[in-house]
Amino acid sequence: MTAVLATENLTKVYSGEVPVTAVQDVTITVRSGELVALTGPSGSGKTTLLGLLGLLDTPTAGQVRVLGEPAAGLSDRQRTALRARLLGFVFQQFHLLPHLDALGNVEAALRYRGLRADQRRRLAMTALDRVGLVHRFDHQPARLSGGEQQRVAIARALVTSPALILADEPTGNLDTENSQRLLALLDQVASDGAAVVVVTHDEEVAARSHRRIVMRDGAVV
Ligand SMILES: Nc1ncnc2c1ncn2[C@@H]1O[C@H](COP(=O)(O)OP(=O)(O)OP(=O)(O)O)[C@@H](O)[C@H]1O
Repeated sequence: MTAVLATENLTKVYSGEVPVTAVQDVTITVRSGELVALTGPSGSGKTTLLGLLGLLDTPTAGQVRVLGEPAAGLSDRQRTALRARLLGFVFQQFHLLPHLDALGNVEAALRYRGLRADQRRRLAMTALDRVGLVHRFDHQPARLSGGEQQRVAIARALVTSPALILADEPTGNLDTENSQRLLALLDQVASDGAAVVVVTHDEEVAARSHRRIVMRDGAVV
């Protein structure tokens, strides 16, 4: 299987009076079709690592490659373009646009793809359907529950069919039924060929993953 994501000796040091090494010497590979759980105690560096993998943050040392393309040396604009082309990101704080309804938020991920408005709409409705939210398509985030907002964020991450999906605690706001549904969906997305990395404290999510990466004190153990 193709390596969708590969890191080499990835390190992140937060500078300050007392510098914090949040990620230390992490070398991992995630392949197409894999659903990987990233676990470890609070403060072990999971969110920092996810930010580096998602090209949201730059490492102090080491390298990230997405589908073989090295992220180092790219300009901010090139990095944003690479992210838009290859990555879907589900943030812990969903980062939905408050003035757009659910459909608009999902469609926003399809901007600049050269699609017609009706094509964008159809894809966005299909993604909302996959997370069980078609009936809320015209609701703005303020009129959605926390779990529904989370599902909109997931639909937005999936709508572009990205090669790599990164999710930070995606079941954090979901009840058991919706957690199960999301897990089945992530499993499906991985079987369709994506690489999926999920930061989780949820034992059920970790148990359903194909592989675990466990962190302690910034390093993979
Ligand atoms: N912006 C920052 N500046 C300085 N230190 C930071 C910053 N962000 C995180 N840290 C520190 O880096 C370490 C790793 O934090 P990180 O948030 O990556 O851990 P985590 O495993 O995701 O934790 P949690 O499970 O609690 O979300 C912690 O010691 C944290 O205090």
